Amino acid sequence: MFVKVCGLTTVDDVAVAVEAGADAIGVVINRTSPRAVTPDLARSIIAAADGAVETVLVVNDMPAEDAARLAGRIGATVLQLHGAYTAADFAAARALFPRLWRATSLAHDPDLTVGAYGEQVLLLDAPQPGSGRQWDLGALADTAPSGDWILAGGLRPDNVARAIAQARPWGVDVSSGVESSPGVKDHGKIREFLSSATAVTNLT
Ligand SMILES: O=C(O)c1ccccc1NCC(=O)[C@H](O)[C@H](O)COP(=O)(O)O
Repeated sequence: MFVKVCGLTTVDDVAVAVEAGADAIGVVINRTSPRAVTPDLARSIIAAADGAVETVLVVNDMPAEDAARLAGRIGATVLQLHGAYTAADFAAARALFPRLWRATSLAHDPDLTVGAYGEQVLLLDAPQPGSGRQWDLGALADTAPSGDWILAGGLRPDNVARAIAQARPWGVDVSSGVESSPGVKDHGKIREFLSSATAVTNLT
C-alpha cells in the first residue's frame, strides 16, 4: 500500500512521515488552505525529504503551466493538479514537468480511467479537498478505477483499514486525519495512520 501524507507545514513533519514509512509527502500551495505554505517553505520541506520519498506539490487554484514551473523550482518530484483542470491543462503542464497526478472526485463526474489526461496516478478525493470528510465508498462498487489510484478524503488512523478493505485502492492519502488542528500535523497520528494502513496491507 502506497501512503501519502499530505499538507505538511514544517520541516520537522518530514522526518516523522519518512520514518513512519510514508511513500510520499505533499505540500499545498494555494490561496485559502489552512495548510498552505510559501514556495520557500515548500522547498525546505521537500529538501528535508532528501530523495527518500516522492515529494508532491498540490495545487488547485493556479494555472497549470505556472504550477508546472513552480514544481520544478521547488524540487518536487510530482505535481498533483487537484480539481477542475482539463486535459489541455494537463498537456500544457506535462510539456514543462513530466510527472503528474490527477486529483478529482466522483461528485465532479470525472473520467475514472487512470491515465486519461496523461497522468501517472489518479487520486479520488472528497468533493472538497482537505476537508477531512469521508465520502460514500459504496458509490465505487461498479466504477472503481483499476491501476494506480489513490483513495483520499476523511481517512484517519481508525478508519483507513476499513476503507482499504472496501475500496481496494493502490494507495491512500491523508491530511486532516493526522492533524491536531488545521495545518498542524500530529506526529503520533502520522505513525498510527502508517501502522494501520500497513497492517491491512499485510492481511490482504
Ligand atoms: O489539503 C488541503 O487543504 C488542500 C487544499 C486545496 C487543494 C488540495 C488540498 N489537499 C489535497 C490532498 O491531497 C488532501 O490530502 C486530500 O484532499 C485529503 O484531505 P483530508 O480529507 O483532509 O485527509
